[in-house]
Amino acid sequence: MTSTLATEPVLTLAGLTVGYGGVPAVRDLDLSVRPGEIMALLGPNGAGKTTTLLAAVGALPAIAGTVQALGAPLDKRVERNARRGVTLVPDNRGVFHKLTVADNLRIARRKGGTDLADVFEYFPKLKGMQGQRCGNLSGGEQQMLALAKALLPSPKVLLIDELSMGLSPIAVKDLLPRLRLIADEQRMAVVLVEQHIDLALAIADSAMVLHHGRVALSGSAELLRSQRANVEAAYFGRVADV
Ligand SMILES: Nc1ncnc2c1ncn2[C@@H]1O[C@H](COP(=O)(O)OP(=O)(O)OP(=O)(O)O)[C@@H](O)[C@H]1O
Repeated sequence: MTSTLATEPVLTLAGLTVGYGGVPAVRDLDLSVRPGEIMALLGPNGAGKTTTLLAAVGALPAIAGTVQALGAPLDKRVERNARRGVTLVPDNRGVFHKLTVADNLRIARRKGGTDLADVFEYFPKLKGMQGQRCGNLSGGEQQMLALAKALLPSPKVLLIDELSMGLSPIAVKDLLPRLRLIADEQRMAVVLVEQHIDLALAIADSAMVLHHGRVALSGSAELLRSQRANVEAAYFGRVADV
């Protein structure tokens, strides 16, 4: 029998309003992800995607509503939430440019985390680059390293802000299916902020479009793939009933 626990959400935002200096940037948001689920979080610039991720990792306090991760409310300290398995890959990639690939990976390792060998299975190219300075890597290679670093502590929930920022479409096409494989094999829940709508919907299980800090459209990725024009309309806050 399948354990019901395995299908419980590992991250739940309920009625979440969050922002800056008491001014909401995201209002009344409901979102949940389960183990192995990838949710694509979409929307135009300024829609509130990063704000949502920051709240989900504990970096921004809720003005209203709640954030529950792994069965308990989030801690106020990001580091504690990371230790519990809620990790953010920021849009600046979070890699140390002056250090080598090996040193970057060493810093990210924790006792009892994922084996380096397993991480190299997902990103074999990195194995041969361990002596190289991170600043000399291409954007795609740096992004692989950022993901590899995030995987080492064995997160249960990975929040990824624009994995494809600055990457060529070919590099994104290479990276996103790897993320799908990792989520499946590690039973890791992923919230993926992404500007490549079709590539994100192709690997996601569920999706949500934010517009002006509110949910304009949400549903299974399959549904949103079948309503592609409506996804685009949601970017402008014009969702049709279908
Ligand atoms: N530090 C901040 N102080 C005040 N307002 C902020 C701050 N960061 C973001 N905002 C505002 O909050 C709103 C949501 O911003 P957010 O960065 O979450 O959007 P986004 O969807 O991630 O956009 P993008 O795709 O451009 O990264 C915007 O109106 C933005 O100006």
